[in-house]
Amino acid sequence: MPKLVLVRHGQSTWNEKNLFTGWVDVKLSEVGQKEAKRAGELLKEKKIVGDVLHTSKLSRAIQTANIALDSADQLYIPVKRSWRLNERHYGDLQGKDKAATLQQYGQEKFQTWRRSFDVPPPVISDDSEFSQIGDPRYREIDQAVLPRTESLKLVIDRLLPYWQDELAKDLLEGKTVFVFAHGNSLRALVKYLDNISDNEISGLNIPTGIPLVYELDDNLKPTKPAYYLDPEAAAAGAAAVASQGTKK
Ligand SMILES: O=C(O)[C@@H](CO)OP(=O)(O)O
Repeated sequence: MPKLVLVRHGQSTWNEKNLFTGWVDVKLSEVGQKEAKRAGELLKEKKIVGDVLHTSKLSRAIQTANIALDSADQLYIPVKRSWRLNERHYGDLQGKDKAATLQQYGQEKFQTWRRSFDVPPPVISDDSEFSQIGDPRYREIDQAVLPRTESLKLVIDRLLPYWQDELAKDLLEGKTVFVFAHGNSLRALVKYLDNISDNEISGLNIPTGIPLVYELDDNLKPTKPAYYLDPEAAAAGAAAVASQGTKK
C-alpha cells in the first residue's frame, strides 16, 4: 500500500523572528534543528521507512530532511528536489515583520494575504534584496515566469505537475514517499488530497517538524484520514502558526 509522509521543515530563523519568508533561503533555527531530529525519531519509532525523498530547493527543507533522515538512520534513500515544492512566494511581503504588517494593514488584509485561496500579496520588484531573480538554483525556470508573488491557487497550479510526474509516479510503484517541504506548499498538497474546499483551506495550518502520514489506495485516494505521528504536538504547533502576527 503506497504511503505518503509529509513533513514541514522545522522552525527557521525567520519563523523565529516572525518574518514573512516565502522563497527567501533562510536556515533552521536551533529549535528547528531539534524539531527535525524529533521528526526522524518519530519515523524510526513508528518504523516508517522511506523509499524516496522529495524536497523543495530551499535550505530549510533540505536541512530538515538531512537531520531527520540521519536520526531515522535513513540517510541512504534517494533524493529528488524541485522548486515546485517550494514555499508560496510571498511577493513584496518577503522580509517583512508579520506583527508590523498586521498593524499597518489590519486583520482583514493580513489574513487575506496569508490564507485566502486566490489573492496573492503585492508583487516583489526584481531589484528587491528579497527577490530570487538570478538565483542559480532556479536557472532551469524561465526568468520571465519565475514567481514574483503567489496565491495558494498558483501554488497548486505549479505543484500539480510535480504530483503527477513524480510523486504519484513513485506512489503508484508502491513506494513509501517522503516529502519535506513548507507550510503553504503542503497546505496545497493536503487540499488536493483531502479535497478541501477553497473556503475551508484558510483554516488549515501545518505545524513544523511533525510527520503527517497518508495511507493511500491504488487510485491514490486516502484509505483513512491522514494522521500526525505526534497528534498533541501537531495541534499545539498548528495553533501557534495560526496566531502568528499577533505574537510580539
Ligand atoms: O512566511 C512564510 O513563508 C510562511 C511560512 O512560514 O508564513 P505563513 O504561515 O504566514 O504563510
